[in-house]
Amino acid sequence: MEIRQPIHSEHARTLDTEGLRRQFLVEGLFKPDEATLTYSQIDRIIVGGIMPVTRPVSFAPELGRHTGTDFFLQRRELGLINIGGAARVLVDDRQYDIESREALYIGQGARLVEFKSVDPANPAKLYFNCAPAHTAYPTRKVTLAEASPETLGSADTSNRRTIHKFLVPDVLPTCQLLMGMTQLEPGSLWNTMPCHQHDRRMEVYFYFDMKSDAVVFHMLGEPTQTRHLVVRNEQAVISPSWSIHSGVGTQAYTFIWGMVGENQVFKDMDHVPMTALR
Ligand SMILES: O=C[C@H](O)[C@@H](O)CC(=O)C(=O)O
Ligand SMILES: [Zn+2]
Repeated sequence: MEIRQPIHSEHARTLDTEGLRRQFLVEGLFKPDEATLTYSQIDRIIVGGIMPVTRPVSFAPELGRHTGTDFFLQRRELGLINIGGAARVLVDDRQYDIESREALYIGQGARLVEFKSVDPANPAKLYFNCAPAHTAYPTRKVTLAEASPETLGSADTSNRRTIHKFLVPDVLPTCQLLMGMTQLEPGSLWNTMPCHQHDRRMEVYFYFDMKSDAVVFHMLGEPTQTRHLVVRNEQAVISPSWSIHSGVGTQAYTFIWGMVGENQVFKDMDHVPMTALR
């Protein structure tokens, strides 16, 4: 597991491209027959990918070294969204079939968790966020239809997009984790502009549905100290509470957002006036 320390906004201002990438970009999320994990000390979120191909994948017992618990999810909850082929997930004594673009919430305390691909030729790709949890809410699958889609933006401003809210209080209870997926319409390139911050929650964006030569210029930083990262397919960006998080692609893309922190009010955002950006 890779550990990332928190970062102060004054430090972030001083970084060059490589420094910014080292702090904020998460690459190489999907490796065959592995679970990859990046632990950010910002709100202690863990960002990862699981791609079972030839055999089932589970969380290694050694992870307990990082969490100081008997097993990985003893004091954590986990949300995943499948962006690959069909998956079969075993959580203790129950099995969940998770198709492409479906989500699974795994409640605190799940001891035996195992991930399999239904068809090795079309492996599952399970992107996940995992956060400290104080109580056990039920494990539950959430389909795309249950994720109350909301279409925002317009073609005029190249930001027509549909937000699917998978893990939000209207759908199911979680301790702190919120997760969803935003899909841009063809020809739309911008997400989350006008942009916002939410000092009360950190956020992680994971970009996918991109061709290998496509990029997203992801904007981060304080509103008056903006920087960008060049992000490619299936890479994630950590956004501290003080940072904006927005992007423009060379073509349409989809991204998964996940948030943890003080509250679960999706609309609790501090909108940044376009005139304030620098
Ligand atoms: O705090 C909320 C998150 O930044 C995202 O939900 C924003 C988003 O998906 C979008 O505007 O396209
Ligand atoms: Zn946000």
